[in-house]
Amino acid sequence: MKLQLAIDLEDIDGAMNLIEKTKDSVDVFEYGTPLVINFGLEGLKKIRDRFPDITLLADAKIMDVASYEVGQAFKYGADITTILGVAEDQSIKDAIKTTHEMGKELLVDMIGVQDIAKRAQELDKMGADYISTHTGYDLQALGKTPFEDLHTIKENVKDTKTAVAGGIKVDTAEKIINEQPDLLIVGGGISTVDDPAKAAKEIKAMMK
Ligand SMILES: O=C([C@H](O)CO)[C@H](O)[C@H](O)COP(=O)(O)O
Repeated sequence: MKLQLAIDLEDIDGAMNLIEKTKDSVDVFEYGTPLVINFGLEGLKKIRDRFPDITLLADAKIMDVASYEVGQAFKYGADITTILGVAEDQSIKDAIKTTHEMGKELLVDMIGVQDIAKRAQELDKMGADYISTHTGYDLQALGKTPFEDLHTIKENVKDTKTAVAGGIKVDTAEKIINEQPDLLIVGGGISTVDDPAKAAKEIKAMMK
């Protein structure tokens, strides 16, 4: 199981600072969607240039023009990028093809997907690398969590790795780690606490 730190509400210097502080415990660093919106792929490239050896995921949440857009994320330094599970099958197939031709990985984000079991089976057959359950910020504000959906995805995939995101904190991580996702994605639970290095270390220790 790997730990991914989602960096969302920072500028590029703040993102670099968080990476410095947590790099001993974190396996994958996410260049979050708000960073993509605020600083574009040039910001991703700055992080890649400063940290050539980290695993970087660009949370582009692609919906269309999929082959081109995944290609751009990889050209600017991502190892993994994201597409939405609600996108057209054709877009997801194009994205998977280009991703694999470039030797990279694609994570499908299930935010907004209504029939999680059916879509997980379809994405598994298409050859996605990861399927991620995701309770976004707007539903977290209504008290929703990603716990049940991870279970559903795990029951409906054969080959695809599973990921989980959405409001996971030090005190809720253990419950979700028990479900054994391949990738545990934590944003605010590490980045907004007083000691991000300690939070990342504690969550990483729970995985062992
Ligand atoms: O993908 C995310 C969200 O849509 C904002 O871009 C977050 O990175 C993801 O939800 C993880 O962050 P936390 O919910 O703060 O753990």
